[in-house]
Amino acid sequence: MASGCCGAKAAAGEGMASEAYLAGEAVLEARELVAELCRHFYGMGWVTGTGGSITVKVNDPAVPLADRLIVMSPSGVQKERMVSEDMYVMSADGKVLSAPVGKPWPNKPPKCTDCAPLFMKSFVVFKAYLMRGAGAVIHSHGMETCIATMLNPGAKEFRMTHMEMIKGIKGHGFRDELVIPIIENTPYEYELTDSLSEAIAAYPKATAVLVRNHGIYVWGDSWINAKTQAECYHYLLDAAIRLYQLGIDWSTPEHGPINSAKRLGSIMGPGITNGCHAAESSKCVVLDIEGTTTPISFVTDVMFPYARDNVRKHLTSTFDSEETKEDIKLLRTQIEDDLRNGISGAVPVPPDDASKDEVVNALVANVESMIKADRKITSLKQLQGHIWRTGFEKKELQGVVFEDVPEALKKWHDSGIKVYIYSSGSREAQRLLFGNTTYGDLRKFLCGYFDTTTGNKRETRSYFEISQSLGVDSPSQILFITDVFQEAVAAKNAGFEVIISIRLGNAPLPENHGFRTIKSFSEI
Ligand SMILES: CSCCC(=O)C(=O)COP(=O)(O)O
Ligand SMILES: [Mg+2]
Ligand SMILES: [Zn+2]
Repeated sequence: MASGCCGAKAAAGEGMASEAYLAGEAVLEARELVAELCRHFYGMGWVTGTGGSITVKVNDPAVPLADRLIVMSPSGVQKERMVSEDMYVMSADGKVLSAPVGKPWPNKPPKCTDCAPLFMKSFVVFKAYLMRGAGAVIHSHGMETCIATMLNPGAKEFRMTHMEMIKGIKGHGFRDELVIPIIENTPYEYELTDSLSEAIAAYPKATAVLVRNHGIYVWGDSWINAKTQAECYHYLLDAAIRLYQLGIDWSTPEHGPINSAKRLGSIMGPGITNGCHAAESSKCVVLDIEGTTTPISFVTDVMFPYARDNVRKHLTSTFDSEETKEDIKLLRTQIEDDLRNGISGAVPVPPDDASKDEVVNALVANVESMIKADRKITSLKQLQGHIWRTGFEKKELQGVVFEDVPEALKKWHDSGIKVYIYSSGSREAQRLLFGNTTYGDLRKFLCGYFDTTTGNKRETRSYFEISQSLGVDSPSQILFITDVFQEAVAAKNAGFEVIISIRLGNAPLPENHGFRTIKSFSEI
């Protein structure tokens, strides 16, 4: 074995390792080992098409692991033809100490990574060396490591339990749950560095990170541990793909059948290991706003007064616009209906040829009484939305949501559960509210919006309409959350899963209403 003094020096960043050390037995052994592993892993399908990489620390017991040199396979070359001279040798902090000599055309010039030398220090595998004290890192493009990340495109984790091969993963027994973080792919490998570091930090038990549509990084304290674990990971990911095809759930101890609702939501994803959480067994979540995502007081004490106080100004200043003409037409029809039905507060609106002031006066009187009565009618909601638009644009309004809402929206979104809004507020108003909250723009977590143009929220057929639009196999795959008992009943009668939201300021519920209740989305 070569002496460690020069290796230690080089690794400590004091300068280049001596020629003698670089040409010594320890480095040569590591070079030969990486070349052999390249050829072997090529046969396994892990590094075909020049993809993947293998790095190991030089085995020199005289040098502390953290200071040892690293031997790295070149990037973008045929791994099955690797020989020891093809390897890079690097210091522990990522300086290239020895590079392979290029081969004649048509060979491509060797590359250390797909990143510029400037970035070498932050090259993705160094994170495992620096953060986990690894002795070797294997980066595989094995097909199973790629496809397993595609079973649920929204999942941030792969989870599995009760498989013998889990025992091959450091710190895991047969009954333990294996959790592999999944990060999103990037055009260049060095761009993975930050998300890989975050995943390594967030999952202290992990010895691997999956990269979606790409592959896996596996590390161990020695090349043997890294290789053994890589074999187990490939086996387990392959098993998951086959179990998926067979409809068998690998994420639960009993490995029962995957039910179709669970396929997307539960098999993979953050914290998703069983069906006890309603949102996780649902494909879609539909949320009411007032009393559910947002305090009733914000709607009644801020938004409604804003609309009431600005209705005259809005109608007067936009009277001749197409949008307002449409709003007035809708209001006229509603008011005529209200007058026929003897609705209190309804007053006749003079015909179109009356003066603008007369028409506006009558409309304002009707709108004020509609707002006072909290009518959930399209004509009012449409107009309110247009008035609020000005308020949001002028920053006189800012959307308010309960503090647990942004986190839950993100969690559902990230785990592939689609989230929609169904509110009496117009779709435009919904988008304004969620686009301008005190937590920023939350629309990125939302897949769509439904309002009273789909139907009244207390009518079952509105929920049938929504389930048709969402394209689910069954309405039971939709979880609806609302504060209003009648809405809960209507959704339940359409076959939805329903939870009632209890927030400060909400109206009391009937006794023995029979619905599950929550005080925060964090309970879901
Ligand atoms: C889009 S914010 C305004 C909310 C609103 O106008 C309203 O009537 C709230 O009704 P919800 O169905 O969300 O309870
Ligand atoms: Mg509500
Ligand atoms: Zn790769």
